[in-house]
Amino acid sequence: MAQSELSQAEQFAKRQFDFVIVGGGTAGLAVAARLAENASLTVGVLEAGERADGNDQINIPAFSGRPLGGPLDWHFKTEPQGALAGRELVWNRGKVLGGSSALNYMVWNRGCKEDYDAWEELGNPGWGWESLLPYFKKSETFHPPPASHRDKYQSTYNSPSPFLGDSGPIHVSYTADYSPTHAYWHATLNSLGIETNRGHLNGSNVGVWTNISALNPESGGRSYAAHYLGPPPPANLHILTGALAQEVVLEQQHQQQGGKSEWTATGVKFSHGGQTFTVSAKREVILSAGAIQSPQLLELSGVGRAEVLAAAGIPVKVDSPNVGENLRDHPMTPLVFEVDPTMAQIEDLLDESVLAAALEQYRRDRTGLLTILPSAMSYLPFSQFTPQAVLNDMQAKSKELLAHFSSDEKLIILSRQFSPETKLGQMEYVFELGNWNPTFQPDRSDGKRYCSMVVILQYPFSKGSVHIRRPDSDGPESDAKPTASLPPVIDPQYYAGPHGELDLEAMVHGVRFGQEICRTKPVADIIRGPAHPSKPVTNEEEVRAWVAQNTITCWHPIGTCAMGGSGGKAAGVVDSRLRVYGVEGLRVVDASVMPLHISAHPQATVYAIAEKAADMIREDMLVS
Ligand SMILES: Cc1cc2nc3c(=O)[nH]c(=O)nc-3n(C[C@H](O)[C@H](O)[C@H](O)COP(=O)(O)OP(=O)(O)OC[C@H]3O[C@@H](n4cnc5c(N)ncnc54)[C@H](O)[C@@H]3O)c2cc1C
Repeated sequence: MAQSELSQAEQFAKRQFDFVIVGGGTAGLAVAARLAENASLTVGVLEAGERADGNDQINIPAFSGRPLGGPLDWHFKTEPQGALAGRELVWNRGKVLGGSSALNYMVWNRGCKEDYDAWEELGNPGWGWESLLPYFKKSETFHPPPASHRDKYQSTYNSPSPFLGDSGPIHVSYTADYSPTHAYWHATLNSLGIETNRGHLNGSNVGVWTNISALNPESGGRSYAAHYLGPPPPANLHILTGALAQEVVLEQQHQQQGGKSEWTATGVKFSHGGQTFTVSAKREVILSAGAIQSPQLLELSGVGRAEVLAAAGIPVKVDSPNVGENLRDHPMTPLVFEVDPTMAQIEDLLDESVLAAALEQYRRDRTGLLTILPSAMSYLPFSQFTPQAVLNDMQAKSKELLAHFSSDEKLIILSRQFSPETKLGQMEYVFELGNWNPTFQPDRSDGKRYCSMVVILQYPFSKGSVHIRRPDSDGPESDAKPTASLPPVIDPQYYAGPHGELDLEAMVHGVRFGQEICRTKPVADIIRGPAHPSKPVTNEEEVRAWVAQNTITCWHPIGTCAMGGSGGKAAGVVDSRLRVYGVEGLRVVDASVMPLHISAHPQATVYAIAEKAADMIREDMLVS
């Protein structure tokens, strides 16, 4: 390692920061930048990945997806999923300054009002829709589209809106161009009785709408968490990249006072260039390592379920039974169809001459193929596509579950979704050109082209876990301890058990409706026929089997350090001010604190969580 890098890590470790934040990702950089607005505070961020400023693979919208599997990706894998025909799924996460906000598909949306109100109902005051709305707005600057765009693409937000922000660090806008298929989307769903929602960010996403992206229309590039850092970068905010946090340093208080916890977080041990350092935090350590690695770091620090820690050989400091539990994700099933091959699509960029022309157009005026992102979206209640008798049956099954788990408050909330009056975005549909299904590997030489109808379940009952594992290469007698470099055991339990059975059933009906959309004009006019599955599957058993073979992740894990609400430590990992139960001076701020899933792609919500967390931390400083 270069001497200058070593001294950079040494210098970082020698500082006494007020706050040390682990993870310079979506939430981590947002909370760091907001805290650093107070010039009298010093903030240090440890990020395992590197800076990626000026990287076209991140910045150019249509290149979204390209960095997956590369050096900017943690590239986790789940355990084999029994109900997914034993498959292990790849779970991509950003390992780069900006975290997963640098690697995602830039969709910018919010859940329904009821999603956030449910968090509050669980006993987390201040987390309902009305309280969060100012924070959604604070994170964003919305750029209205030109009038020509509105007419062409049904981009319905056009002027300053009381629901949208106008001065936040993340720039959001409609993309300059969309896939030609977009022109068919609203009309097709309208003809199925689904209305265009002209305000899908206002607290209900139900209906069909044109997507907004985390995109700066002036630069034409991705807007992501790194843009919280200026310019100019705050002088009191120090970032060390290439630094892997290994554990939070916890000191035992020998004299407990006034109900205070026995343990206090005083710093973070991290590795950088093969050496280990410790950096100290005068006020707080904040874990923002995401839904996989924030619970991993708590467990490595001795905060977690006692059996898990014992099995991994980690001494228990705080027995906190929910660390790493409550893992929830959006299962996603992409149907693939053969499509009119004359339609321009991102796959055309594989041709060198098309790519060169597209790059020239993009650099000239920020338009063309390279601006294309998923845009044709719809969120629907089950009642839109599921027969009432089936819904009644699913409701009865959820009541049986409730009888077994009567004290599970989250289950009570989830079970409400089968009532006939529910108008939530329970199933998401995204229609886009290209093959979005990794299990379908067509021969590319036959000139056929594809489009995908992606079906995504929003309020899963399935829940799994993520936990550290003891390195097993040295055998059971080994005293080797897990480290942050060892990927944790990720077991989302998709469709498993009685909870999962309800998800599978919902997905089966969702997939059938996806097929119906593709049989409906005008979309039907551009579809040549089914590609994957290769023939329409309608019989319930066939659809089930196909869904099990083809469901993948939508990359939306949450919940593994959830807010406990009125249930406290027995129900979660952090309180409603995001303080870790049982430890002073330690918070978690990222997607892992969400107790239940939302019907949205999560990044806008994660920024709102970070904005609110920064306010709460500042408030708590005043009283401490
Ligand atoms: C491929 C993909 C596509 C997606 N598409 C969308 C989309 O279109 N729209 C949307 O809204 N959401 C999307 N998401 C989800 C969204 O990006 C995430 O929910 C959100 O970014 C999570 O934010 P976070 O702060 O919790 O974690 P992250 O942003 O992942 O940040 C965690 C950070 O911590 C760092 N870190 C982890 N462990 C350590 C350690 N031990 N030491 C130091 N640093 C560490 C990581 O490197 C990372 O930078 C997508 C996600 C992926 C992966």
